[in-house]
Amino acid sequence: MRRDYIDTGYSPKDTDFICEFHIEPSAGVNFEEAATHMAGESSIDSWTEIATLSPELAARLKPHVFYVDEDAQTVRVAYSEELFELYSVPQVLSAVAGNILSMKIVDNLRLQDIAFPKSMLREFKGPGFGLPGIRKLTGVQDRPLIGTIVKPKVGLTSEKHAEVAYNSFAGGCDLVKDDENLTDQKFNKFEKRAELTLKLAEKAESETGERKMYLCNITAPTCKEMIRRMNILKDLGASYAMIDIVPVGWTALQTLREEAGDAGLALHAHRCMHSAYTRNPRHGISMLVVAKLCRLIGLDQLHIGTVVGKMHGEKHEVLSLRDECVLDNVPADESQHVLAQDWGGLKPMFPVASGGLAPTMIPDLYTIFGRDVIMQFGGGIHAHPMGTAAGATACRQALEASLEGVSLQEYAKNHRELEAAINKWLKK
Ligand SMILES: O=C(COP(=O)(O)O)[C@H](O)[C@H](O)COP(=O)(O)O
Ligand SMILES: [Mg+2]
Repeated sequence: MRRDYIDTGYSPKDTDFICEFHIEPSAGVNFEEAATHMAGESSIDSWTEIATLSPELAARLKPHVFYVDEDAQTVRVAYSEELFELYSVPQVLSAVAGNILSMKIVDNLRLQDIAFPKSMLREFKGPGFGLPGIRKLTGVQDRPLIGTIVKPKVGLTSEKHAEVAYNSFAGGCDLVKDDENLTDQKFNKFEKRAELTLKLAEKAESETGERKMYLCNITAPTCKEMIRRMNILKDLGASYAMIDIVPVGWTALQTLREEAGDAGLALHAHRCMHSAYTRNPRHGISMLVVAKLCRLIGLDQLHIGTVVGKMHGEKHEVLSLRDECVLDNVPADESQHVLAQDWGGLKPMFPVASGGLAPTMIPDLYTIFGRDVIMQFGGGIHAHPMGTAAGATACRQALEASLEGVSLQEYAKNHRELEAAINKWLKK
């Protein structure tokens, strides 16, 4: 192992990849020693002095640990872009989130953030639609979008599924999506479900005069099969496809983005399984890195958390994710382990707040996220005392109240769906 990776005098070049890591050396190991092994193993080196690594090669490719803060257990490393296959997210992760997470020399190691150089941004298309394109697609320019997840998660027939979706649309939902674990099970086959649900979405469009989007889950065992399902949706006139981004993997995501571009479909990113490596704040990969890779590859909308709902995610973390989705230039924020990122013109993604939400939470959500958010309600719509359509209507009513700055209680005086929601979810 070379001993010259710690280099606090180094100032990163525009072409460098910058990574921030949280490092906890194992017992008896010096902080810089651990950082040195991490730098070497994530780039060119091995555990011992390798004769095959010439000084010239090392000088050209060696990483620079240019920031070391032992108290904060934080280092920043600049990697030469030459180390990477610029259009390959799996290759990049194999280096900066690969073996290093398994080394004995550390008790914990977490990739907190990656700042992509322009050379890498140029390789990627980013979101095809992104936030502005989704607004154009849905015709909704000045308010949050309201969505639902068909519940129960699985088990309905395709006919029943389409009916629940229709009631959601008729009641006021802009988007209806499949749940993450619904794909092509015997009781609800993909193709039949897509056909029936898209037909009823169209019916709801003609009845309401609003655009209605069905987000059908194309997650499948192979890329080939996912592409086949994507093309079925395209042929059926769908505008969206939904993907379980972590279970399918980064190679599949890059493949699907290329295909979606040709198919003209917007891509909804469900992040189930992300907590397997994002939840532990001391070890793994941050959700921020996952979000950035999604924008780079070109997902159009991504679940980021709610702050007020059922899923893990503190306000500061959720807002950092929101900023990474929507800002063109993300400023550095040391307190949140966020590196500065100029997105070089890649479109913003639409952030999705979902998980344990009820219509009565909309004022809080609007305060936290403002207008550029998709608010999704599963139980919050399908558990409404007056049924699914009323649940969706209660969400629209709560949103109208929030946009007009009127309290829910005041607005509910002549909106009975909202009143029923308040009775159920506020008056315990
Ligand atoms: O089905 C739901 C929510 O259903 P419900 O509204 O009934 O809770 C989603 O899978 C979660 O939002 C995922 O979590 P996250 O958005 O944090 O990834
Ligand atoms: Mg779900």
